[in-house]
Amino acid sequence: MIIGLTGGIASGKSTVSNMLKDVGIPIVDADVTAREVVEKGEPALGKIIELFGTEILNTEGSLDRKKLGAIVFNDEKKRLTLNDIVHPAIRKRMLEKVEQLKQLGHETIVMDIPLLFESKLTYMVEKIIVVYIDPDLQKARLQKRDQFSEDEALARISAQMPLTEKIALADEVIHNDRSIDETKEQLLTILRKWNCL
Ligand SMILES: CC(C)(COP(=O)(O)OP(=O)(O)OC[C@H]1O[C@@H](n2cnc3c(N)ncnc32)[C@H](O)[C@@H]1O)[C@@H](O)C(=O)NCCC(=O)NCCS
Ligand SMILES: Nc1ncnc2c1ncn2[C@@H]1O[C@H](COP(=O)(O)OP(=O)(O)OP(=O)(O)O)[C@@H](O)[C@H]1O
Repeated sequence: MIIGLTGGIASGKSTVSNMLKDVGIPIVDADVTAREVVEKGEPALGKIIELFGTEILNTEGSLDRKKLGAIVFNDEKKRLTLNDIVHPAIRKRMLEKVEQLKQLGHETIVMDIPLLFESKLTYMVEKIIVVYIDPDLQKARLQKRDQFSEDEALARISAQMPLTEKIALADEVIHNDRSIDETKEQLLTILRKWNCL
């Protein structure tokens, strides 16, 4: 079974995906893949430079993620342009990773994709888990984790579909506003229900 794990920025997807790794379920992570496809020498990085200029590079010639983030999370048109450049390469590489894991005999594979709904990628997965927290807690955790101002946090949150809309589209919801142990218990209950343990 291919499970899609999604949620909003800082809602707790990585926290949940670490728990999945602990029980031996492999993860194909969109954020990790998104970093791979813009490494030095990758075609997508060349296209980003063409569009955003060499000023989005750091002194070593690799992508300055902070600088590009400051641009695209404050300009929807530029964010959608960036998505058009990198998303096809991310999708292709993620599907390759899933194939490799299937070849290795894994029966349950989780795809951790923050933009699963926004990018209409639900066809890639059979079941969907949404990791939910309320908007105030999401803003607070994001600010704390990434040392963002309130405006920086809100710019990133508003670049995504509201979490309240995502839970309506989920097969299962994990409420991650309590302790880590309670989050793990909810995850294990879902995995048992789906016979993935
Ligand atoms: C703009 C970039 C360089 C900023 O890098 P940075 O290291 O600061 O953030 P990181 O990549 O770790 O993303 C953190 C979170 O931001 C959110 N996010 C990232 N990109 C986007 C996007 N295009 N739209 C909405 N939310 C996004 C996700 O929830 C993600 O988990 C980077 O996010 C990027 O290249 N984004 C485009 C690729 C993409 O869509 N990635 C998301 C997974 S497909
Ligand atoms: N149940 C919890 N209680 C307290 N803090 C938590 C809990 N779950 C996660 N956190 C913290 O909240 C922050 C966001 O969690 P995490 O990094 O797992 O989110 P994410 O959804 O993977 O974020 P992103 O979309 O940016 O990759 C982290 O600092 C994490 O340690």
